[in-house]
Amino acid sequence: MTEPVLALTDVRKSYGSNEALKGVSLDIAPGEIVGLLGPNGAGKSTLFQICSGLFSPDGGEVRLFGMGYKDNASEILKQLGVVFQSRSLDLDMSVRANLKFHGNLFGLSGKLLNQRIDTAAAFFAVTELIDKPVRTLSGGNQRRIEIVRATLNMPALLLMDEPSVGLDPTTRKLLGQHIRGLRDTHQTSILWATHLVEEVEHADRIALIVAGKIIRVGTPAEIIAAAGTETLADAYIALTGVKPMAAVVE
Ligand SMILES: Nc1ncnc2c1ncn2[C@@H]1O[C@H](COP(=O)(O)OP(=O)(O)OP(=O)(O)O)[C@@H](O)[C@H]1O
Repeated sequence: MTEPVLALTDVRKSYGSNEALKGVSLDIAPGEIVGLLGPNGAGKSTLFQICSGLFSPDGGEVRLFGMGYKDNASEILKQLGVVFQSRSLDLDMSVRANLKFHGNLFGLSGKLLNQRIDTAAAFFAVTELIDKPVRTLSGGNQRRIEIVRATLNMPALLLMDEPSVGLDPTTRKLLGQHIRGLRDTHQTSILWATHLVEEVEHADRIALIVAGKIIRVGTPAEIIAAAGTETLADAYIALTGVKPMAAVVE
Protein backbone atom coordinates (compact mmCIF):
# COMPACT_ATOMS: atom_id res chain seq x y z
CA MET A 1 0.00 0.00 0.00
CA THR A 2 1.24 3.54 -0.78
CA GLU A 3 2.31 5.41 2.32
CA PRO A 4 -0.08 8.25 3.21
CA VAL A 5 1.29 11.79 2.90
CA LEU A 6 -0.58 12.68 6.08
CA ALA A 7 -1.42 10.21 8.83
CA LEU A 8 -3.22 11.40 11.95
CA THR A 9 -3.83 8.90 14.72
CA ASP A 10 -5.98 9.68 17.76
CA VAL A 11 -4.93 13.35 17.80
CA ARG A 12 -6.06 15.23 20.90
CA LYS A 13 -5.85 18.90 21.87
CA SER A 14 -7.42 20.91 24.68
CA TYR A 15 -7.46 24.60 25.51
CA GLY A 16 -7.78 24.50 29.30
CA SER A 17 -10.88 22.41 29.95
CA ASN A 18 -12.16 22.81 26.35
CA GLU A 19 -11.39 19.61 24.41
CA ALA A 20 -11.02 20.99 20.88
CA LEU A 21 -9.90 17.65 19.35
CA LYS A 22 -11.13 14.44 20.96
CA GLY A 23 -9.10 11.78 19.16
CA VAL A 24 -8.96 12.51 15.45
CA SER A 25 -7.65 9.91 12.98
CA LEU A 26 -7.35 10.55 9.24
CA ASP A 27 -5.08 9.47 6.37
CA ILE A 28 -4.53 11.28 3.08
CA ALA A 29 -3.09 9.40 0.09
CA PRO A 30 -0.75 10.89 -2.53
CA GLY A 31 -2.75 12.95 -5.02
CA GLU A 32 -5.91 12.85 -2.93
CA ILE A 33 -8.12 15.90 -2.31
CA VAL A 34 -9.80 15.69 1.10
CA GLY A 35 -12.32 18.23 2.36
CA LEU A 36 -12.38 18.77 6.12
CA LEU A 37 -15.95 19.93 6.53
CA GLY A 38 -17.53 21.12 9.76
CA PRO A 39 -19.32 24.01 11.44
CA ASN A 40 -17.67 26.90 13.30
CA GLY A 41 -15.81 25.73 16.37
CA ALA A 42 -15.62 22.08 15.19
CA GLY A 43 -11.83 21.99 15.52
CA LYS A 44 -10.76 22.45 11.89
CA SER A 45 -8.25 25.24 12.52
CA THR A 46 -6.84 23.49 15.55
CA LEU A 47 -6.26 20.35 13.49
CA PHE A 48 -4.87 22.42 10.64
CA GLN A 49 -2.37 24.18 12.94
CA ILE A 50 -1.23 20.83 14.29
CA CYS A 51 -0.82 19.45 10.74
CA SER A 52 1.23 22.50 9.72
CA GLY A 53 3.52 22.11 12.73
CA LEU A 54 2.50 25.35 14.48
CA PHE A 55 1.85 23.46 17.67
CA SER A 56 1.98 19.92 18.98
CA PRO A 57 -1.02 17.84 19.97
CA ASP A 58 -1.53 16.84 23.62
CA GLY A 59 -1.81 13.23 22.50
CA GLY A 60 -1.80 11.01 19.43
CA GLU A 61 0.49 10.93 16.45
CA VAL A 62 0.96 13.25 13.45
CA ARG A 63 3.08 11.98 10.55
CA LEU A 64 3.69 13.69 7.22
CA PHE A 65 5.47 11.80 4.44
CA GLY A 66 6.24 9.11 7.01
CA MET A 67 8.00 11.58 9.35
CA GLY A 68 7.20 13.39 12.60
CA TYR A 69 7.80 17.11 13.27
CA LYS A 70 9.95 16.44 16.33
CA ASP A 71 12.83 14.93 14.34
CA ASN A 72 12.18 16.03 10.74
CA ALA A 73 10.53 19.47 10.77
CA SER A 74 12.67 20.99 8.01
CA GLU A 75 12.26 17.94 5.73
CA ILE A 76 8.49 18.11 6.21
CA LEU A 77 8.19 21.86 5.70
CA LYS A 78 10.08 21.68 2.38
CA GLN A 79 7.27 19.57 0.95
CA LEU A 80 4.40 21.49 2.47
CA GLY A 81 2.27 24.40 1.22
CA VAL A 82 0.03 26.24 3.68
CA VAL A 83 -2.79 28.77 3.25
CA PHE A 84 -3.65 30.02 6.73
CA GLN A 85 -7.07 31.31 7.72
CA SER A 86 -5.66 34.64 8.83
CA ARG A 87 -3.62 36.90 6.57
CA SER A 88 0.11 36.37 6.71
CA LEU A 89 1.73 38.53 4.01
CA ASP A 90 4.15 41.36 4.78
CA LEU A 91 1.97 44.40 4.08
CA ASP A 92 4.82 46.83 3.40
CA MET A 93 6.64 44.67 0.87
CA SER A 94 5.57 44.41 -2.77
CA VAL A 95 3.71 41.34 -3.97
CA ARG A 96 6.77 40.13 -5.88
CA ALA A 97 9.08 40.72 -2.87
CA ASN A 98 6.74 38.65 -0.68
CA LEU A 99 6.67 35.84 -3.23
CA LYS A 100 10.42 35.95 -3.81
CA PHE A 101 11.15 35.88 -0.09
CA HIS A 102 8.92 32.85 0.33
CA GLY A 103 10.38 31.12 -2.74
CA ASN A 104 13.91 31.68 -1.42
CA LEU A 105 12.92 29.92 1.83
CA PHE A 106 12.20 26.88 -0.32
CA GLY A 107 15.52 27.12 -2.15
CA LEU A 108 13.95 28.61 -5.29
CA SER A 109 15.61 31.54 -7.03
CA GLY A 110 16.46 33.18 -10.38
CA LYS A 111 14.66 32.31 -13.57
CA LEU A 112 12.75 29.33 -12.20
CA LEU A 113 11.30 31.32 -9.30
CA ASN A 114 10.37 34.27 -11.54
CA GLN A 115 8.71 31.89 -14.01
CA ARG A 116 6.66 30.25 -11.28
CA ILE A 117 5.62 33.64 -9.88
CA ASP A 118 4.63 34.97 -13.29
CA THR A 119 2.72 31.83 -14.32
CA ALA A 120 0.74 31.64 -11.08
CA ALA A 121 0.13 35.41 -11.03
CA ALA A 122 -1.22 35.26 -14.60
CA PHE A 123 -3.46 32.31 -13.68
CA PHE A 124 -4.97 34.26 -10.78
CA ALA A 125 -5.13 37.49 -12.83
CA VAL A 126 -2.89 39.48 -10.49
CA THR A 127 -0.03 40.22 -12.90
CA GLU A 128 -0.66 43.96 -12.87
CA LEU A 129 -0.49 43.99 -9.05
CA ILE A 130 2.87 42.31 -8.82
CA ASP A 131 4.95 45.43 -8.06
CA LYS A 132 2.46 47.08 -5.71
CA PRO A 133 2.80 47.02 -1.93
CA VAL A 134 0.52 44.31 -0.48
CA ARG A 135 -1.12 46.94 1.76
CA THR A 136 -2.72 48.58 -1.30
CA LEU A 137 -4.42 45.35 -2.48
CA SER A 138 -8.03 44.42 -1.71
CA GLY A 139 -8.63 41.58 0.75
CA GLY A 140 -9.59 39.18 -2.03
CA ASN A 141 -6.48 40.01 -4.04
CA GLN A 142 -4.30 39.49 -0.96
CA ARG A 143 -5.93 36.08 -0.64
CA ARG A 144 -5.04 35.26 -4.26
CA ILE A 145 -1.41 36.14 -3.51
CA GLU A 146 -1.42 33.89 -0.44
CA ILE A 147 -2.63 31.00 -2.59
CA VAL A 148 0.06 31.71 -5.21
CA ARG A 149 2.66 31.83 -2.42
CA ALA A 150 1.57 28.52 -0.90
CA THR A 151 1.99 26.68 -4.18
CA LEU A 152 5.29 28.15 -5.46
CA ASN A 153 7.23 25.13 -4.20
CA MET A 154 4.82 22.68 -5.90
CA PRO A 155 4.11 21.06 -2.52
CA ALA A 156 3.49 17.36 -2.05
CA LEU A 157 0.81 18.34 0.48
CA LEU A 158 -1.18 21.56 0.43
CA LEU A 159 -3.04 22.51 3.61
CA MET A 160 -5.70 25.20 3.16
CA ASP A 161 -7.78 26.64 5.99
CA GLU A 162 -10.89 28.38 4.60
CA PRO A 163 -8.88 29.48 1.51
CA SER A 164 -11.82 30.98 -0.36
CA VAL A 165 -12.69 33.61 2.26
CA GLY A 166 -12.96 36.95 0.45
CA LEU A 167 -12.70 35.45 -3.04
CA ASP A 168 -15.30 36.27 -5.68
CA PRO A 169 -17.08 33.36 -7.45
CA THR A 170 -14.76 33.50 -10.50
CA THR A 171 -11.67 33.28 -8.34
CA ARG A 172 -13.20 30.45 -6.30
CA LYS A 173 -13.48 28.52 -9.56
CA LEU A 174 -9.86 29.36 -10.42
CA LEU A 175 -8.81 28.07 -7.01
CA GLY A 176 -10.53 24.75 -7.71
CA GLN A 177 -8.87 24.53 -11.13
CA HIS A 178 -5.47 25.47 -9.69
CA ILE A 179 -5.46 22.76 -7.04
CA ARG A 180 -6.76 20.10 -9.43
CA GLY A 181 -3.99 21.16 -11.84
CA LEU A 182 -1.40 20.73 -9.08
CA ARG A 183 -2.83 17.34 -8.23
CA ASP A 184 -2.73 16.25 -11.87
CA THR A 185 0.78 17.57 -12.64
CA HIS A 186 2.58 17.06 -9.30
CA GLN A 187 0.39 14.52 -7.49
CA THR A 188 -0.15 17.15 -4.79
CA SER A 189 -2.46 16.03 -1.98
CA ILE A 190 -4.81 18.63 -0.56
CA LEU A 191 -6.52 19.07 2.80
CA TRP A 192 -9.15 21.79 2.42
CA ALA A 193 -10.79 22.93 5.66
CA THR A 194 -14.13 24.67 5.18
CA HIS A 195 -17.63 25.11 6.55
CA LEU A 196 -19.06 25.43 3.02
CA VAL A 197 -20.57 22.22 1.65
CA GLU A 198 -20.31 23.31 -2.00
CA GLU A 199 -16.52 23.65 -1.73
CA VAL A 200 -16.01 19.96 -1.01
CA GLU A 201 -18.58 18.52 -3.42
CA HIS A 202 -15.79 17.60 -5.85
CA ALA A 203 -13.28 16.38 -3.27
CA ASP A 204 -12.15 12.74 -3.49
CA ARG A 205 -13.21 12.27 0.13
CA ILE A 206 -14.84 14.35 2.82
CA ALA A 207 -14.06 14.13 6.55
CA LEU A 208 -17.00 15.48 8.55
CA ILE A 209 -15.83 17.02 11.81
CA VAL A 210 -18.16 18.05 14.61
CA ALA A 211 -17.24 19.07 18.17
CA GLY A 212 -13.67 17.81 17.91
CA LYS A 213 -14.49 14.43 16.39
CA ILE A 214 -14.48 13.17 12.82
CA ILE A 215 -17.91 11.58 12.61
CA ARG A 216 -17.65 10.23 9.06
CA VAL A 217 -15.16 9.94 6.20
CA GLY A 218 -16.07 8.97 2.67
CA THR A 219 -16.56 10.04 -0.91
CA PRO A 220 -19.34 12.59 -1.41
CA ALA A 221 -21.50 9.74 -2.80
CA GLU A 222 -20.80 7.58 0.27
CA ILE A 223 -21.69 10.43 2.62
CA ILE A 224 -24.96 11.03 0.76
CA ALA A 225 -25.74 7.30 0.78
CA ALA A 226 -24.97 7.02 4.51
CA ALA A 227 -27.38 9.85 5.25
CA GLY A 228 -30.02 8.55 2.81
CA THR A 229 -30.49 12.01 1.32
CA GLU A 230 -30.56 13.44 -2.18
CA THR A 231 -27.87 16.07 -1.80
CA LEU A 232 -24.65 16.60 0.10
CA ALA A 233 -26.11 19.68 1.78
CA ASP A 234 -28.97 17.57 3.16
CA ALA A 235 -26.55 14.82 4.16
CA TYR A 236 -24.54 17.41 6.07
CA ILE A 237 -27.65 18.51 7.98
CA ALA A 238 -28.71 14.92 8.65
CA LEU A 239 -25.31 13.77 9.88
CA THR A 240 -24.20 16.85 11.80
CA GLY A 241 -27.49 18.38 12.90
CA VAL A 242 -26.13 21.72 11.68
CA LYS A 243 -27.62 23.83 8.90
CA PRO A 244 -24.95 24.45 6.22
CA MET A 245 -23.67 27.94 5.48
CA ALA A 246 -24.04 29.24 1.95
CA ALA A 247 -21.15 30.96 0.24
CA VAL A 248 -21.40 34.72 0.38
CA VAL A 249 -21.49 35.99 -3.15
CA GLU A 250 -19.71 39.32 -3.41
N1 LIG B 1 -6.35 29.77 21.01
C1 LIG B 1 -7.44 29.25 21.57
N2 LIG B 1 -7.66 29.37 22.89
C2 LIG B 1 -8.75 28.82 23.47
N3 LIG B 1 -9.71 28.14 22.79
C3 LIG B 1 -9.54 27.99 21.47
C4 LIG B 1 -8.41 28.54 20.79
N4 LIG B 1 -8.52 28.22 19.48
C5 LIG B 1 -9.66 27.53 19.35
N5 LIG B 1 -10.27 27.39 20.54
C6 LIG B 1 -11.52 26.65 20.79
O1 LIG B 1 -11.34 25.34 20.26
C7 LIG B 1 -12.53 24.89 19.61
C8 LIG B 1 -12.21 24.57 18.15
O2 LIG B 1 -11.89 25.80 17.49
P1 LIG B 1 -11.29 25.86 16.02
O3 LIG B 1 -10.92 27.28 15.73
O4 LIG B 1 -10.25 24.83 15.87
O5 LIG B 1 -12.58 25.43 15.18
P2 LIG B 1 -12.91 25.68 13.63
O6 LIG B 1 -13.64 24.46 13.17
O7 LIG B 1 -11.70 26.06 12.89
O8 LIG B 1 -13.88 26.91 13.68
P3 LIG B 1 -14.10 28.09 12.59
O9 LIG B 1 -14.80 27.47 11.41
O10 LIG B 1 -15.01 29.03 13.33
O11 LIG B 1 -12.77 28.69 12.26
C9 LIG B 1 -13.56 25.98 19.80
O12 LIG B 1 -14.33 25.65 20.94
C10 LIG B 1 -12.72 27.22 20.06
O13 LIG B 1 -13.43 28.13 20.86
